[in-house]
Amino acid sequence: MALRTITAKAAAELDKELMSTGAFSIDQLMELAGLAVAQTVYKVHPPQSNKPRVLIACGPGNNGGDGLVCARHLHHFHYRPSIFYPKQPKNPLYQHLLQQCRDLGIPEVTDFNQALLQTDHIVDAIFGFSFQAPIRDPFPSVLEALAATTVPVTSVDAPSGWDITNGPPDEGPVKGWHPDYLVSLTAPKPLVKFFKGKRHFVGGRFVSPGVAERWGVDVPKYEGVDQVVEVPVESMGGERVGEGEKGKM
Ligand SMILES: NC(=O)C1=CN([C@@H]2O[C@H](COP(=O)(O)OP(=O)(O)OC[C@H]3O[C@@H](n4cnc5c(N)ncnc54)[C@H](O)[C@@H]3O)[C@@H](O)[C@H]2O)[C@H](O)CC1
Ligand SMILES: [K+]
Repeated sequence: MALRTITAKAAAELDKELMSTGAFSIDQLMELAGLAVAQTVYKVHPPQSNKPRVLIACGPGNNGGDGLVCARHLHHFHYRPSIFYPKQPKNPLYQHLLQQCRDLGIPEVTDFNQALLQTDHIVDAIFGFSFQAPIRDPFPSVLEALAATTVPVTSVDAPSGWDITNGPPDEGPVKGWHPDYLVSLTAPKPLVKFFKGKRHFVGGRFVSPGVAERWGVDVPKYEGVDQVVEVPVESMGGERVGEGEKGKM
């Protein structure tokens, strides 16, 4: 299934439309986004008799918020999540999500390098579609460690540190790095045409047919209760397929 991509600017505008005329709240969208990420982890790294440890690296924006929601769901899905959240904004939205995790006893870690040695899977919820290079402190060393680890990584919406349009940078901490798994939210961003990881999923089961048509995005065929649909990594084929007028923004 070839899916059309959406630029960072259009994705932000689409979000605004969902939260205005679409009548969604940010909490709702984030809940569904984070649930989609947790389901992706379940698909690529299912819990067995053990409870896999999952380190969730959260950034200061909504991508990090998706990570906090994901952590809570992973706890309920029989994982052992822990949270690395070095920049915690005072925004009540994130504070509430963090409190919900604390109430479940989900630990917070401060030494990222140490935490990488004690996990079975990593969720990269550091930066999403609003990332703009260059990477500012404290994230250069965090991304460098993330790119160097051999532990499997699932990236939320974008591999953190990648340019949303042009993909992997030619220099810096994430040079040459590809996460193993990627969950694109609402619609894949242009960077997916460079993604050479193992598996790619699309989530964000809140896009109405009208929104999809107006913005030139595809709603994938969700099955049953699934919040994500797997799409072949090669489906992007190195080209953008039929971007709608708004989707090109
Ligand atoms: N409809 C949807 O698809 C939804 C997606 N969601 C998720 O939201 C992010 C986009 O969130 P946003 O808050 O706009 O931005 P980010 O999280 O990507 O990052 C902003 C955050 O990061 C800081 N920052 C940016 N660049 C740098 C840098 N070079 N160095 C350091 N820090 C940087 C910036 O200052 C901000 O604090 C999307 O990708 C999805 O994951 C929503 O959850 C729901 C709907
Ligand atoms: K990310």
